[in-house]
Amino acid sequence: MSDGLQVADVVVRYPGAASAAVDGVDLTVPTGEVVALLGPSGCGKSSLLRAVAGLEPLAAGDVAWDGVSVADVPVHRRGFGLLFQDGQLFAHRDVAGNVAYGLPERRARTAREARVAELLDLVGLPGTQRRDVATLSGGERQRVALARALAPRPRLLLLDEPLSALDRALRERLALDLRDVLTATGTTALFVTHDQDEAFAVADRVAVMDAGRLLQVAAPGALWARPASRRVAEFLGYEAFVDVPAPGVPAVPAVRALVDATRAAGVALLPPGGVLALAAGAFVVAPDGAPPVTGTVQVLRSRRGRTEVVVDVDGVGRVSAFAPAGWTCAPGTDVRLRVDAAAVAGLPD
Ligand SMILES: Nc1ncnc2c1ncn2[C@@H]1O[C@H](COP(=O)(O)OP(=O)(O)OP(=O)(O)O)[C@@H](O)[C@H]1O
Repeated sequence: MSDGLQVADVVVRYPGAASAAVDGVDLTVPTGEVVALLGPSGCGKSSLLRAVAGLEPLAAGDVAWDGVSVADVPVHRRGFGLLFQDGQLFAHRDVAGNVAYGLPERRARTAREARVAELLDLVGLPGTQRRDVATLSGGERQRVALARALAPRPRLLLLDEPLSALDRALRERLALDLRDVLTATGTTALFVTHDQDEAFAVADRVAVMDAGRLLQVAAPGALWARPASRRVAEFLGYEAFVDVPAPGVPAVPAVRALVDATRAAGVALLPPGGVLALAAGAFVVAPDGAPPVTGTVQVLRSRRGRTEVVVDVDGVGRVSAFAPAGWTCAPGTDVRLRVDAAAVAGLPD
């Protein structure tokens, strides 16, 4: 028997809508695994999550836990926890009151207090039991909301963009903390996000969704290395696409260098007729390098301790090359480039 969550051929349709918001999705989340639903705005991520929670009716298909359908089980009986973008804390309760909210009343007070303390330690807010939630920062509020969602030990935690209201730096740190907390508690989770970095930081597997359908489900490393289609690659942030030339057909130097480097590195499948997808950094500025690949510099920008150089490369188009921090030159200059095969993936077509 399958364990964990099984989503089978689920369709969600809103009244009056021309097309289904979720259009025949199959997905499993085995016990202990964290899966991110990643896709552009409006692709149906939240609708799918809400259907799993029981907040949206299924137009077709089934949602099951451990092989038993929960389609007719009301939201509060599914044993699933929910965490939304705005953690929706209860303003009239202090931190401890919020975290203890989902704990059974019948538990002894000391046991409840111990559980609250344990969860506040886990989310990095020890000793905040008596704080008024109105005095918490946005990040602290989401930590309390996470503690509250985890308190009753839900068999599945459903998270809908839980970090998206926070600023970027905080989001990055909290994504790592969230991963640690979910792993430490062995929580099975389905996590909705439109942010690629966040999905990669938090999830064991990432399910890429577009227009109501799942395009690919894979571990972050495998997804990045082998996107199943150009649409997936574009959504992951690959920025240029180059046809692999047929054997014996002459290619411009940049394309030849790309094919040679990826083949040598063994990182990408290169069927003739296939496509190479280039991420930022597929070319690296190499002023003293031997290869005869050049690009014309358009724009320089400093990013996280290194220089990113937007270059036009003959046969490839406009791409972001990496250069060492502090490297500079005037726009319009031709610079030598080498290929970093780690930022190139092979697509079937
Ligand atoms: N309650 C509703 N009634 C009618 N249409 C809806 C409703 N909720 C969502 N939709 C529509 O269903 C589609 C999918 O929406 P959904 O919110 O699931 O997407 P999403 O991927 O989560 O987007 P976002 O990241 O912007 O939240 C969209 O076209 C949206 O307009």
